[in-house]
Amino acid sequence: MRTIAITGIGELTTNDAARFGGDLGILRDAALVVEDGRIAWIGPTTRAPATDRRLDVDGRAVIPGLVDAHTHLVFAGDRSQEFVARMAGAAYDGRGILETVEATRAASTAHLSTRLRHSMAELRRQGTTTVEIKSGYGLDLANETRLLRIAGAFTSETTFLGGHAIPVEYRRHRDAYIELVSGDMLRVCAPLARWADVFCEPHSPHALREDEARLVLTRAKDAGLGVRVHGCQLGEGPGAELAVELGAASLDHATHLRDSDADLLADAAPEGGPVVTLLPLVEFATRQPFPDARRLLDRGVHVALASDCNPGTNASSSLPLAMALAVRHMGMTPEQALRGATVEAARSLRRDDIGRLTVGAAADLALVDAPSYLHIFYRPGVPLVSALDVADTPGGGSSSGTWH
Ligand SMILES: N=CN[C@@H](CCC(=O)O)C(=O)O
Ligand SMILES: [Zn+2]
Repeated sequence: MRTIAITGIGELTTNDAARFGGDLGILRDAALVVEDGRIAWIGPTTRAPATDRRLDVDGRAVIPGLVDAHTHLVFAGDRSQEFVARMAGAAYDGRGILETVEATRAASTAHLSTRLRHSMAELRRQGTTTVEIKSGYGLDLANETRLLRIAGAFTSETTFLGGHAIPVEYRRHRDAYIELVSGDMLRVCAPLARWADVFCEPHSPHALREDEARLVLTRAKDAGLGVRVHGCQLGEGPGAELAVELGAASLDHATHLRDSDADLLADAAPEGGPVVTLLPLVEFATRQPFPDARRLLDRGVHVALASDCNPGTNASSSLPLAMALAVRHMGMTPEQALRGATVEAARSLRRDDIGRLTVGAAADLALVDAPSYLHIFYRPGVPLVSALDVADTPGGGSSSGTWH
């Protein structure tokens, strides 16, 4: 059995408030012992037990590995011109999804896998150690299964998003596509996915309508999948009501929520209702208004943060930047933003084994090249956060890191 002590941690955020107090369970001048990839001990550096190896981080901060619970990382093509057009005033309406579908269908599996491998390394370099990945750029049976298989090689958090948009070949036969997604496509994709998601958006002619979204998600639940909803992204709509009605784990985007939606989500929160996953990089890259996180937090709604890295509405994979935007523009405190990208994101995936550092848990760590996690907000855009691969320290093992 190999043990390593990580010592000299200036500020260790555990999210274990019960043991260490405060909102974040912070311990200063801390050390942490890792045994076979699991945390075996947490305490002051001065009392760290003898170990086989020692890594001193010289006063830097350590936080739980970040959890990105909303990404669309399996795709081909490039929509940078669409971004440029938006910056010149064009509105986002979801049409670009179909452009990515065309490019993705035409791409080889090797190309898609290589791109995804690069994206995953990019995420780790920014501190993300758990990633949810959606399909949704295949929109036919063969390609949706292909994308889920590719994603499944990198994460257990795979999401079937056949209900992302109505593909061009079904434009005049929407009902037939909905029947396919909620029938044969779901049947073959369900074993490859943990979740199902839909883009329910009355303000986009390409996205699913409320009744279509309800049918797809109801059948997905019957097939044993957990459900998530893209809702209220482009304007007010039925997304929040649908998420609550179907017991979704998460309502994502929530850019345009009515007070009645916020009240509904608040009423559902004590019974394990949907976490609201806000995606500030999307508002940043589409020039939409930032949602008011405070309005939700004050009502007791659980709020998570994710990147929504995708080729259209946001191509940045930086969860630290999303966190900084949430504090600057959405009324979150730094504590709430850090929790949003760790324990609350874990909650949106219905997991309690990630997003916190406790004895017995996996050593799922991120290093902040600064004395405090506060520098994530204080110095936005600076690459301070990275996954800490304990096995990679001198004398250690693999370089690919561990996904949780
Ligand atoms: N809105 C729906 N889906 C993605 C965007 C997909 C795209 O434009 O390619 C999102 O989460 O924003
Ligand atoms: Zn999305």
